Amino acid sequence: MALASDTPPAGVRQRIGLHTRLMRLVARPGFQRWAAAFPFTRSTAAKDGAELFDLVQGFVKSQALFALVDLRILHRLMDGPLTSGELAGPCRMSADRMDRLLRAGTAMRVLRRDRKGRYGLARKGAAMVGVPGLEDMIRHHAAFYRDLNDPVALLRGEVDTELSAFWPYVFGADNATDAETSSRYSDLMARSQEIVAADTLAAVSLAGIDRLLDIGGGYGVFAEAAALKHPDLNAVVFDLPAVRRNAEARLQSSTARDRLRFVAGSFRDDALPDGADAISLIRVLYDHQDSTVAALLGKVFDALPDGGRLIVSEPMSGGDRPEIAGDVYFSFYCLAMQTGTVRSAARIGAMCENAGFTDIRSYKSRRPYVTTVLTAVKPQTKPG
Ligand SMILES: C[S@@+](CC[C@H](N)C(=O)[O-])C[C@H]1O[C@@H](n2cnc3c(N)ncnc32)[C@H](O)[C@@H]1O
Repeated sequence: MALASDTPPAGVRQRIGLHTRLMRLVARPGFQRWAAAFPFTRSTAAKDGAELFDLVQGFVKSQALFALVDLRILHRLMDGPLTSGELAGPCRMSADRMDRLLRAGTAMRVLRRDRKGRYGLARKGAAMVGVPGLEDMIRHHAAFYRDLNDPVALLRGEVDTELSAFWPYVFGADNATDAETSSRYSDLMARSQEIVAADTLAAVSLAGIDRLLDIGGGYGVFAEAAALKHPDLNAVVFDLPAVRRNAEARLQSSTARDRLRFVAGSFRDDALPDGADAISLIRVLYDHQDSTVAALLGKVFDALPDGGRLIVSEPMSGGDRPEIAGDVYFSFYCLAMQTGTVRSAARIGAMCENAGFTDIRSYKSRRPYVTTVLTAVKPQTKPG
């Protein structure tokens, strides 16, 4: 196979500015040797080196973490520390191999090793067990990992990805009509939605809202959290018919059930339930391409009264300042799903503006890897 040339295609003129000249200097192997030896640059060189190594080994860390989750090591340690020998048998591997895994977990600070050589949970490991849906998320990464096997082919659009089959609803309601498929994705989403709901409600207040419509609301975790926080709020969850059974079961078990309702339908083909003074789109837009999002935002605008509020909450790109969660993980995840795309708050804001919304505000996220929130308002029409 011929290697692609490093020189730019004909007609592309590169400007070699000061920064590029500096980076060319840093790229020289001799410079790295010099920087490592020179007292003023030594610590920066060492830090850069460590960070580079961390980037290089990232996939090994993820896979070691996957093994810890898949073998339920964290759960097995909930009652106290165990030796590698004690864990080896139930996990059907030699004590030596188990020790290798446990040492990796210790190095990643998920586990800790005591003086007697027993392994127990470290704070991060215990937190992993407590974060709803995190272990399921890690397990379902097996499919994502296979999709990433040839990242260049993935970027070129040459991979028939597994994730596109895992989340079939994004291609339209017809693809998610069976309850088994619906349960699989909604369970995973519902568990992780608890922390998304918490961060969303921490960022924006729904005080003063009488009726919330949560479009693509899944099992209604956000709607329920909103209703529990605001005792006067009624909420309607609007999602595909395939989600109805599980969503209704969940809503019925809530102490706020009298104020929660599920309406089945597709935002592509059906009218939205009316009467809401606020509409939320939680982790909905990034699943869809621009034309679908533009049509949805237009529909949301029409369904709201003057002064009505839109709340968008989902992981976002850093925009002009790319950041790790949005521009690496979620960006490639959307790529593997083959439909949607992760967008920056500025881009979503511009799409809201195109739909007619004003007062667009994005909120500094506590945890960009969980969600970022943006709100917009349907302007009051001027009298007369
Ligand atoms: C990524 S999940 C998010 C669910 C929930 N809001 C959350 O954050 O956990 C996207 C949701 O949008 C729903 N959805 C997808 N296409 C839809 C459509 N055309 N009409 C209504 N809901 C749809 C899916 O069924 C799913 O529940």
